[in-house]
Amino acid sequence: MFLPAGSQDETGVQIANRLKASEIFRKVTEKRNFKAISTPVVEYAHTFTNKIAGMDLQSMLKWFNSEGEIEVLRPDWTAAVARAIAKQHPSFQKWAYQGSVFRIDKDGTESRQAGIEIVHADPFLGESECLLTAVDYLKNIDINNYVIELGHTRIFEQMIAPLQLNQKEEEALRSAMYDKRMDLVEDLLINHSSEIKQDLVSLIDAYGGKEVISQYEIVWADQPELLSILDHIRKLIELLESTGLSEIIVDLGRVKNLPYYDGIMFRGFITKDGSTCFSGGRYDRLYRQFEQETSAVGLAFDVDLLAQHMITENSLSRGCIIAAPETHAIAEKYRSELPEDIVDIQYKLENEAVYHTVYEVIRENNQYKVVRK
Ligand SMILES: N[C@@H](Cc1c[nH]c[nH+]1)C(=O)O
Repeated sequence: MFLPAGSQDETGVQIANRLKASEIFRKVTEKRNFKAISTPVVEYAHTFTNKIAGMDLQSMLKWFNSEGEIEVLRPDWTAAVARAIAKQHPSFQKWAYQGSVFRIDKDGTESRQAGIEIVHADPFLGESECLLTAVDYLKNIDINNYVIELGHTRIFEQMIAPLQLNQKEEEALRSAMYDKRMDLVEDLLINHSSEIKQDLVSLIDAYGGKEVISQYEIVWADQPELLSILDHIRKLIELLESTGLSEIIVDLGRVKNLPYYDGIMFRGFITKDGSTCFSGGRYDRLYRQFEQETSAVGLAFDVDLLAQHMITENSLSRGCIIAAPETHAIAEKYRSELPEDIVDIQYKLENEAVYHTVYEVIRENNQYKVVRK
């Protein structure tokens, strides 16, 4: 039997790590006073495809319900949580969630996320708490080699504003920027001002340490809005640095990967292979569909990826009790006397090398007892 493309079975260590990652996420977020939230796996497509959320229906797993409305398997937690809490009193809230998202444009159709959303908070406080929660969590699951990247949606948007592109042109350009395709950016802007074109092409390379900010403070000296974005990013970096973190980069040419982002964007990369372990950003505009002007920011971890990178420590001692059908109950009783160990029962010892200790059930003076072999 085969599986559809994008679906995967999971076994052993990957499951153990994923469950451990989930449990630690629950503990870390609970201690930071996040409240747990869960939304159903099946939702109306509209929650994600409405004009403000702006997600692409094509990448969703969908069907028509009996009333002819399109339903989907949850493609995104952020829009679902916004729908769920929209009617609540607009006071400072911190939400944490865990579960799958389903998208056909990803490597695997199903991916498991653990995420946080902070709404109605002071913007800087919300962003700092998101990033510091990420740092706290990664430390707790022993992932220590990663890089945090900061970007901002409005840099690209402000730079292309004079070009007055239509939505399709803007999307094509954004996608070329996202893929850092300088050739494509040049092609797409062939009929436009060469100055803006050149600025955008240079922006693709505007990533690195804090020095990139200083460099662009000079380039954008007469553009107060861009300067204030740089200042904002610098403050976040300084905060992270003062908690002892050093691996932080900025990518001024970064564009949004989700349509609802509007403001700061964050990503976390595992140093070893560059894979993205978390991603998030500010999305105040998502709440405008509920006629709310507010502050909203969050991020989500790719738990499958974290599980792959977690170190598996098998500190438990492994034992095996050799028994027979008639002594199986004796072995079972002895097993309960070894609560700290991983204990197998076998009738014929196989794979001896994996066990630290092997026991056997023997008969002595008409009585059974378990002894070390
Ligand atoms: N929902 C985003 C992550 C996020 C959470 N909050 C804000 N952004 C994603 O799937 O990438």
